[in-house]
Amino acid sequence: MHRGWAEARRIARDAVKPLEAVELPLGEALGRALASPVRALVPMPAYDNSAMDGYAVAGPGPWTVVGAVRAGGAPYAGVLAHGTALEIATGAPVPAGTRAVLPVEHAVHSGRRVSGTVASGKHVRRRGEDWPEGAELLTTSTTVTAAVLGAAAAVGHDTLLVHRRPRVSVVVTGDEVQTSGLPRPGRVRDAIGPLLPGLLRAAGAEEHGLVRLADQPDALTAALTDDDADVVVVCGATSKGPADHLRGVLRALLADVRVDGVAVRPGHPQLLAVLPDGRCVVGLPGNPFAALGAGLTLLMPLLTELGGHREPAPVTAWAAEPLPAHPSDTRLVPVVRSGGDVTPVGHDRPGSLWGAALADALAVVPPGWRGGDVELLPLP
Ligand SMILES: Nc1nc2c(c(=O)[nH]1)N[C@H]1C(S)=C(S)[C@@H](COP(=O)(O)OP(=O)(O)OC[C@H]3O[C@@H](n4cnc5c(N)ncnc54)[C@H](O)[C@@H]3O)O[C@H]1N2
Ligand code: MOO
Repeated sequence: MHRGWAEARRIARDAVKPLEAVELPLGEALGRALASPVRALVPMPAYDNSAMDGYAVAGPGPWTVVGAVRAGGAPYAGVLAHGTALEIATGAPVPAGTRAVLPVEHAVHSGRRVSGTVASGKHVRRRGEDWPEGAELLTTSTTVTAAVLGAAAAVGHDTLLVHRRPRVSVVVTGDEVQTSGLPRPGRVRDAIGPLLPGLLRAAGAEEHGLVRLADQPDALTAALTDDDADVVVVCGATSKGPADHLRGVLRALLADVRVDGVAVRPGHPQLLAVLPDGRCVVGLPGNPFAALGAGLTLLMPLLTELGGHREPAPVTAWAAEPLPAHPSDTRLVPVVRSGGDVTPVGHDRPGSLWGAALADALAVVPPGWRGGDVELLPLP
């Protein structure tokens, strides 16, 4: 039975749990999901310091300059006395007794004395004013971005506890599929093998290997059996023709088929199954645009969940032109974005990736849709 588009995606997410946690140096954690919260190991700022290059001043001015302190230099020993000032660099520790920091461009110099106007407390960053020690800065499941790495380093972390990335094997089937050069009559260039690594990377997964098989059940059985990836993606062989062996092979392997077809165009023959040992199999239709649509429908949510990532918030946009709705199925339509609007690009037959290659996203057009906002699946 074909599942509805949203239902199929929910089943894919619910089919798995996040993979185990690994502790990695910051430099290796980018793109993974946090397996535990990031807490501040130190307060921020860690000590009272100057927000400006200028003078730390004590009491009312004018002030006699009694020394200088640079960021990274030795802090000023002792308490700054009333009527004195310390030349200070941005980020350098302010001594006890500091009333404020007078920015250098506001200071009037007269020999060893400076004067100027500055409100009490101005330009001093107090210890812990951004967050106290122990504060939970980022929750579990946050995807590690460049900014997350910087924030984690700033509060003292050298490593992060993150989920292991899903390993994905790819099996491209088809007697007619060739991997290089101009396709001869009766042959077709593999368009799915080259498309998948980008999709896997965008989902935070890693490609574990790619094999190409003729349309032959024993070879497919062996490929699904002799494999230690978390997910096997089989391209082609999802339909009902004499060369389409995936369903029969899954039955023989006693797989639990969770999704057997999705009410979506293109991509309706896609499927999701769980093998007895817990590994998942995702079947992508052979038509390349259908394979892309199915990759975004079932494979992406599955990998997002396995990697421990939060479900991304839906992105919506206004359809500036009518999008072709189907009476009973969801349609995935390549669109370009401009401001808050989307416009279809056409060239979107199931066998053609031209439209998708021109597009920024696939618009999710619900059955019977009559205009308005649509959800977008960004194209990686
Ligand atoms: N009787 C029915 N026939 C078909 C149905 C159906 O419901 N009933 N569905 C059609 C739809 S929709 C799709 S999509 C395809 C799915 O077929 P398969 O997943 O079994 O894939 P193949 O039959 O092997 O190939 C379909 C098509 O795609 C070309 N192909 C295959 N692999 C690649 C590749 N790696 N790169 C580029 N092109 C590829 C292949 O040559 C065929 O033209 O079934 C329909 N039929
Ligand atoms: O739906 Mo097929 O999956 O149209 O190409």
